[in-house]
Amino acid sequence: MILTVDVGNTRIKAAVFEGSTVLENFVFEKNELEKKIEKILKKFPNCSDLVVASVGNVEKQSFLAFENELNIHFLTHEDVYPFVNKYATPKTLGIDRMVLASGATLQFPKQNRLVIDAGTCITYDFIDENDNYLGGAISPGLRLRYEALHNYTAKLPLLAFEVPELYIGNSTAQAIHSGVVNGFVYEIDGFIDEYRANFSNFIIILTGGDAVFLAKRLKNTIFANSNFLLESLNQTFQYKIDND
Ligand SMILES: Nc1ncnc2c1ncn2[C@@H]1O[C@H](COP(=O)(O)OP(=O)(O)OP(=O)(O)O)[C@@H](O)[C@H]1O
Ligand SMILES: CC(C)(CO)[C@@H](O)C(=O)NCCC(=O)O
Ligand SMILES: [K+]
Repeated sequence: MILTVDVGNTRIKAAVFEGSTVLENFVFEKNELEKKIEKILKKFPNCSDLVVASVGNVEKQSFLAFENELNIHFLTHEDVYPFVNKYATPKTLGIDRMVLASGATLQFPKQNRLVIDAGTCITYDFIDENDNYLGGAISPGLRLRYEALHNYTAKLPLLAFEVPELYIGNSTAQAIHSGVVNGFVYEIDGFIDEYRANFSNFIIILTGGDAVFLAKRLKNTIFANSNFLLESLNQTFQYKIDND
């Protein structure tokens, strides 16, 4: 049994795996980390390994309290990954993006893959059919867009996410919802169109906190898997065991 932990920019997500099956999912805040992990391990005492991908400010030390109970694997740039990293600055590539790229490479062999993670940031990661990781894009996520409009202007309120009625927003609130939500959807559809125009034999994986909402609104129909990062963590760990 494996406990996978994804320390994102905003929150932490975790899942217990038996082989490739998810037994249970968890979401919690960073200040609850130790308590929650303790609780999970009490419920699943057969967990033998804890695998962490962190892009947040949570370091390996935070997990050392559990060292006596199970093996801790804190993924770094030095681990083995199933793709060739062609990023010009491989050491600054986010570990979450490396794990997503691993999962895509292992789950969908011999094809062009685009992973879109709609979380705090939207990240686009492209791995070609020869398993070269080429890079992609980073842009502000849905919640971040609402917050940025409020934080960097004098007059714009902080609104909670709402599906806009029209693209012509007829009030301040509707204009913000249209700009944020429609802009978010148009951006992603635009990127997908661009990749589709340039590559064939092509799969798109959509994940992250906003994936389910997004999947329903994209002009391009693609399948959303909110658990893709945690599944990829589990697979990256298996790959590491087999190839180290
Ligand atoms: N309870 C919640 N807290 C924060 N964001 C949420 C919540 N529920 C849904 N969301 C949506 O999820 C998005 C954040 O995604 P996610 O939870 O994947 O981010 P994260 O934990 O920071 O992870 P990452 O850094 O990997 O993106 C926000 O844009 C927001 O619209
Ligand atoms: C882009 C984020 C913030 C998305 O979580 C993360 O992957 C990260 O901190 N990346 C480092 C920069 C890069 O990937 O090039
Ligand atoms: K993300």
